[in-house]
Amino acid sequence: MALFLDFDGTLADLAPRPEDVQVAPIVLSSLVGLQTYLDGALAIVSGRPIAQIDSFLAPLQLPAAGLHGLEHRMSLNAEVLRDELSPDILTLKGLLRDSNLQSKGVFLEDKGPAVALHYRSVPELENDVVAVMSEAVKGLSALHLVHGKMVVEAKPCARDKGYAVRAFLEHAPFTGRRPVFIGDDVTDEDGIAAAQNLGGIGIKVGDGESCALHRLENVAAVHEWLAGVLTVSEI
Ligand SMILES: O=P(O)(O)OC[C@H]1O[C@H](O[C@H]2O[C@H](CO)[C@@H](O)[C@H](O)[C@H]2O)[C@H](O)[C@@H](O)[C@@H]1O
Repeated sequence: MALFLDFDGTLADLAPRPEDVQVAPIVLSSLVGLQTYLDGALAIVSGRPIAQIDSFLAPLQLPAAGLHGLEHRMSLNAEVLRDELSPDILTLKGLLRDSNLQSKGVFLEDKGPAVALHYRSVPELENDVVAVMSEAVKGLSALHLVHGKMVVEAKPCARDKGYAVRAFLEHAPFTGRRPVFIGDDVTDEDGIAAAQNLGGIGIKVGDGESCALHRLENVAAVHEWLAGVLTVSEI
């Protein structure tokens, strides 16, 4: 097995603001155990930058894909590879800063090569956020939108979590292993589909539409599943 784990909503419960997320100690110990059990074939695949994942999991540093596949660290201690910044994303950030959404409580998360507008604290502004983002990306053909949990993100079209999974599987120690992808959000569907199309397993966390053939109820169930893999490996 090669195990690919989403972060927010899968390893850690969602929080009001991106920086408020807490990682339970049991997660860290399971990840350390799984890394050994899987001979290193364990990666985090997140919409966040890899640097943020590292700080949440410190001192553990795992192979990771960040920003929905725009960043990769293919193996332990390898450098983080990043796609070049698209000129379109710089244009978009300018347009979003000129909108009045931030003064109404929408949080603009500048992720470098991607940008997100969070409306978790002002859910009534969802339609406004979607409208502003949709209008702003018109004519910026390098970008597309993904609508996650209380967030609309713009990122280059060429990358997604499916791309990230396929890229890992071309590198040791992932090559030749059966991929398992666990995720909770719309952006995880590409990773789930990639794992299933490659003969592996896709697991959706929580409710909602999904192409996944398997489900786990919530983040606590993910924690139990991870610990269970280790328990079985010890028998
Ligand atoms: O791919 P993921 O690891 O699941 O990351 C997806 C996005 O997660 C973060 O936003 C989400 O989690 C926040 C903290 O719980 C929450 O406040 C927000 O409403 C969620 O959308 C992160 O801020 C984004 O950059 C990630 O793309």
